[in-house]
Amino acid sequence: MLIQFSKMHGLGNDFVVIDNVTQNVFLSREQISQLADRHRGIGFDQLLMVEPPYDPDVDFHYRIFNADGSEVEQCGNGARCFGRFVRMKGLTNKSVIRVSTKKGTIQIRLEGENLVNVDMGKPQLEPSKIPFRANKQEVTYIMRANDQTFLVGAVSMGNPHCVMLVDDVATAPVAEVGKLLTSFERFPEGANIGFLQIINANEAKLRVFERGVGETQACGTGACAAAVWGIIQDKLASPAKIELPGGTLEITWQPGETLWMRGPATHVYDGQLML
Ligand SMILES: N[C@@H](CCC[C@H](N)C(=O)O)C(=O)O
Repeated sequence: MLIQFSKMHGLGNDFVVIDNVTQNVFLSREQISQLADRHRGIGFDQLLMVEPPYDPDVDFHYRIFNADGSEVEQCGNGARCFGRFVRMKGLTNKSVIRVSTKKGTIQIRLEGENLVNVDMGKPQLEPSKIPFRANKQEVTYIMRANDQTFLVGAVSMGNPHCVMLVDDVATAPVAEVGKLLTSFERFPEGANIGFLQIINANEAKLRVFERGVGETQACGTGACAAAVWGIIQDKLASPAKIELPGGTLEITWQPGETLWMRGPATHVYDGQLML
């Protein structure tokens, strides 16, 4: 089977994007993880499958797969690349696009050449909805893992995030602690682990160890979750600029409202794959 795909990225968080509106592609978990291999495959953090709408209220459905082949609920940088992809491929001529994912519906606004603003919906802090094991909802939880104590926030942006404050992202133990907590038992479906350094009320730095991938250049939902946790503690104010290793996202959010994430979406190349 010959598959047409595009390679794209959002601040270095990279994707293979497949049009499954005009093609009929099925990839197994094993095939996806082989293609994600940076030495023996194409290499990507996530694979995005663009599909026809499952319900009349939306323009498209899109599915998100991590590099390990697991299917996940939401992806912020992926949402921006999805928006750019459907316009670039002529699948729509709209500038405001509604798309469903495994968890919820988001709205994408294409702004000029490269910028995309996404209404990511309402963040979820209620433990059972994240899901996160806790007796009651708190802003900060004490978590013991491997004889270490972590003070963390737990936030769902459709997908689960665990965020902790660090003094300096440059020296944060992202790989070691990320690996320990990403499949920690209190997150029954795993979690993306964010390391947040507050610079001032409107600026922070963030590194994210992603579930099913490892550390990425940027994590859109991670930036949203970190901004939410910063704002509910009054450590950050909206709009907040979240600087990731790959670049900066702007997050606008007031408690009780939906959250907007603005940033670039970049097309790298188109390719064909014979499977
Ligand atoms: N890179 C993404 C998040 C992708 C999914 C994540 N690894 C998960 O397992 O939830 C983003 O930009 O949000």
